[in-house]
Amino acid sequence: MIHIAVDKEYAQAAIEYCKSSGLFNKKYRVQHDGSMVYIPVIRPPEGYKIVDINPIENNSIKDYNHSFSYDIIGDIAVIKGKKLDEAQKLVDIIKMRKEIKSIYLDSGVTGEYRTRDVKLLYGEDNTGTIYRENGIRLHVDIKRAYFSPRLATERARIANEINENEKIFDMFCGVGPFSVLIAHRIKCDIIASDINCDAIELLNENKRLNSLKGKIEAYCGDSRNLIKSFHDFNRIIMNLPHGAFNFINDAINSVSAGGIINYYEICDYETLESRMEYFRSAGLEIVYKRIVHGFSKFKNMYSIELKKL
Ligand SMILES: C[S@@+](CC[C@H](N)C(=O)[O-])C[C@H]1O[C@@H](n2cnc3c(N)ncnc32)[C@H](O)[C@@H]1O
Repeated sequence: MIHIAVDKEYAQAAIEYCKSSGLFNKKYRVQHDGSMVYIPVIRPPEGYKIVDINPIENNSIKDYNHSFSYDIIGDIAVIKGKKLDEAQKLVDIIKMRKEIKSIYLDSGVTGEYRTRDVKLLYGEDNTGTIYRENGIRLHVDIKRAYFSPRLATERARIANEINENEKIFDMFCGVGPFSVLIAHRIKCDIIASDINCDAIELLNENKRLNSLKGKIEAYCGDSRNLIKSFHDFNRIIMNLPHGAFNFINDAINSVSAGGIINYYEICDYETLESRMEYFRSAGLEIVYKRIVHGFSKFKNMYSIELKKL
């Protein structure tokens, strides 16, 4: 039975969203497991982690004993964190969903381009699809360029914060989920860069797929070199969770006083504390900090909003 998995901290908002959008499955109970909450849904909303677990009917108490997770990206299902034989067993369950044309096993994100090593388990071998999120459409290719639907809520949160005419640098833009959503919602000037030219090709397509109020100039290249040519950004988005810290000084130099850096990092608590110390010593105010999602036993993905003083 399909549930969405959310951190305890965000469960109330997610339950309210599922109820108000008619997706909440009233026949079953919301379940808890440590810091995670599992919300039963009739069909899964995009952008949430989906798990198949045994449901608990209202008025009965049963423990669930089996779980697995996968992401739906357009008409593709991506199974994660499973060995091939275990994943094969899940295919029969997932393929019952009518919208799914292909099922892939994802062995993880690797290399500088952060691309996925995927193996086809079922259906057409077509890693490209159209994914809908927060009112925009994105042409995504799960093999050619990084994309994850799990940041949908975070992207909507950032897009809501942007003021008209902001000058923004999306340093590690991928296929453009941040840039396209922001430019769809508000008049602004965005420079977007990615070292993977396939990502930039898809971003340029995504500019054409959506109606945009803002302007996006997309560049293929190392953002460390590009940033030297641009200054006085009102906002810099740094979504490179395993490497953003290596670029923080370049970002500090290019953001204007009072400007914002949206910084993402996957790290443990000790590293997070040392980053906070560094940010303060470098003249940044920590405006906001939250866990976007868990990553491993000791590591989380953090979203940190920094203001240059
Ligand atoms: C985690 S992905 C984020 C993509 C996008 N922001 C999103 O939310 O889907 C990081 C991206 O940074 C790109 N990248 C890695 N090193 C880079 C560099 N030095 N300059 C520009 N882009 C880089 C990778 O190719 C990858 O697409």
